[in-house]
Amino acid sequence: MTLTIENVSKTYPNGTRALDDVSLTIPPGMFGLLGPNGAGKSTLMRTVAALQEPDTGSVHLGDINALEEKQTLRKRLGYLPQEVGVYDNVSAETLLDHFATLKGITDRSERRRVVDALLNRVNLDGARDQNLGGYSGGMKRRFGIAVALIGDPDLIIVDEPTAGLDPAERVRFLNLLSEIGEDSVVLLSTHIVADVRELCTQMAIIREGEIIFEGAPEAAIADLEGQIWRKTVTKETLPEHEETRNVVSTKLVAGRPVIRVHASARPGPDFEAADPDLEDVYFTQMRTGAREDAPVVA
Ligand SMILES: Nc1ncnc2c1ncn2[C@@H]1O[C@H](COP(=O)(O)OP(=O)(O)OP(=O)(O)O)[C@@H](O)[C@H]1O
Repeated sequence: MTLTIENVSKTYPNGTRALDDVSLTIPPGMFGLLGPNGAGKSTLMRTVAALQEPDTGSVHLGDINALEEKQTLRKRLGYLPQEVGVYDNVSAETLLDHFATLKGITDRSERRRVVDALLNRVNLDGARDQNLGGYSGGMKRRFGIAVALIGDPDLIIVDEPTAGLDPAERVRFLNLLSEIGEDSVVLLSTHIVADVRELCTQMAIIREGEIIFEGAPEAAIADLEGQIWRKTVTKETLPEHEETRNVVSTKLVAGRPVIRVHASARPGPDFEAADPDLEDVYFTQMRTGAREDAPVVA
């Protein structure tokens, strides 16, 4: 089943154009939607989940018209929003059972089977009786995934899933996501490049409501082969480098700025060739008015 988003635009009443003619074709598997804060990711996620109307455009999951057949879509959808609102004084098992009922699993013994299997899958077996108020951020996220997986959805939407997780919980959570069936469309929205690199076979980059890149992370990285150059500079010469070259990113290494530059030929004698990575892809795409090739300055 494929998710097809066509020409979706949305302007909020205050005049913010959150989505500007967005079109994406998303096959089964893990698809990463990458963009900075405020780029329009949540707006797009909520639109696809039929929680919010776009001004124009259409969304189809297979042959389901998501904007017109909302109930049909919701039966096939698992949605993990940015903020998982949970009831603090209820146990995981009780709340999951409740959501399973809402999702239409009315048979009690079937529900019990589904709840058991999901708690097991997200590794919350041991904490099933615990009230959700006592859960860590990572446990709440995993609980959210269990909720999203009820009823074997064809479309799973996960909005900013690793924000605020410590490294161990993050790895556990990403592993869990990667185990989700390859038959479903999993749409992962994030501003963390590493989440996409580790999980997604296809991706798009959104900036100010517009899709500025769509493709496979591996291919995008390969396209930059031989075009990323690294140099350790000083704080004093950093502005000059930024002015004269396509500086993709700057990182402090042991207190000194190390710049990465995008250029088709070595930009100067002190530059060394660097292996491109997905961050280079992201920052190259994000640069407004980036010149493909800065003049070679020694
Ligand atoms: N209900 C709303 N009313 C007015 N403006 C909104 C509303 N919701 C979002 N926006 C604005 O629309 C733009 C896109 O917001 P959105 O939340 O979709 O972005 P995002 O990429 O998910 O960002 P974040 O990662 O910060 O959640 C932002 O400028 C935001 O301030």
